[in-house]
Parts: sequence; structure tokens; C-alpha cells
Amino acid sequence: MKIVIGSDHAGYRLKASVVEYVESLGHEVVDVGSHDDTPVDFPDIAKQMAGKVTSGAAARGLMVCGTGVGASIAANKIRGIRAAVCHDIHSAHQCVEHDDVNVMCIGAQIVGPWLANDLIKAYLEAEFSTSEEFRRRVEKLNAMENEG
Ligand SMILES: O=C(CO)[C@H](O)[C@H](O)[C@H](O)COP(=O)(O)O
Repeated sequence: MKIVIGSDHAGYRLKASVVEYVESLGHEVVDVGSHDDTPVDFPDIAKQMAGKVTSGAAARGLMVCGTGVGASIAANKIRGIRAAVCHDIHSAHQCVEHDDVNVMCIGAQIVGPWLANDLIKAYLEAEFSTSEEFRRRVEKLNAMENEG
């Protein structure tokens, strides 16, 4: 898959190891920054990252900020994005299987590189369930985007 990965200044160090790991799994990475600790605003990077997913330039996204929270709030503002902060393995795969999450956010202040890798593996290997109940719920999420 093609995976877009972004971070702010709080996440850029972890992002570097995340990029390496995702490539080692055989995926192609689109890295939208940051590349150093110069302060940047996570909404700006999240918007760029999300745009790659909604345009189809990437199949899924990953964001790293300090906690993952700001990045997920920002990404979820973009139509077509279902973002989740995941710091446990169960959520990292179930969010795709049940909720068709297309952006996973992690916090560099919360998890280290080894757990980050395990979370990412679980997320990237997961597939959206074919069960009607989960499809119906995601359709309802999509409808909510148009309701304002
Ligand atoms: O975690 C974050 C947002 O949820 C950000 O990555 C920052 O860590 C947080 O906003 C703190 O910002 P600072 O400019 O690094 O003090």
C-alpha cells in the first residue's frame, strides 16, 4: 500500500523510525514532514496528510504528534477521514475492522518506537469487515458529514 505519514515537531523523531518501519513492511511511504524540531502547527500537517488519503494518492495515513490527540481532531475535520488515536493493539486493528479508520494517530510522548511499530503493523494488516452492521455504521458516519 501507499502510506502517507506526517508529524509535528513533537513527533518528528518517532516519525523517522515509523517511516523506516513502514518501508520495511514493503509499503511505499509519502512523507509530508516535519523533518526537525522547528515548531509547526499540527493542523497544517494533518491537512496535508489527510489530503493524500482523500485524493486517493495514499491508501491510509499515519500521524505522530505529542499525544496523537490534536492530530486526530484535525484529521477528522476533513471529509472522508476517519481518524483514531490508538495506543493499544486491540484498538489499532479493530478501528479498521469495525470503523474503517483510514488515519491512525500516535503520540510520541506516550509510546516508544517498539510499541509504535506493533501498533502500526496491527493497523496496516487490518481490513474493514464485510459484515453489514459495520458497513451500516460507517455509512451513518458518512451521512453525518453532510448533516453538519
Ligand atoms: O500533542 C500535540 C497536540 O495534541 C502536539 O504535538 C503538541 O505536543 C502539543 O500541542 C504541545 O505543543 P508544543 O508547541 O510542543 O508545546
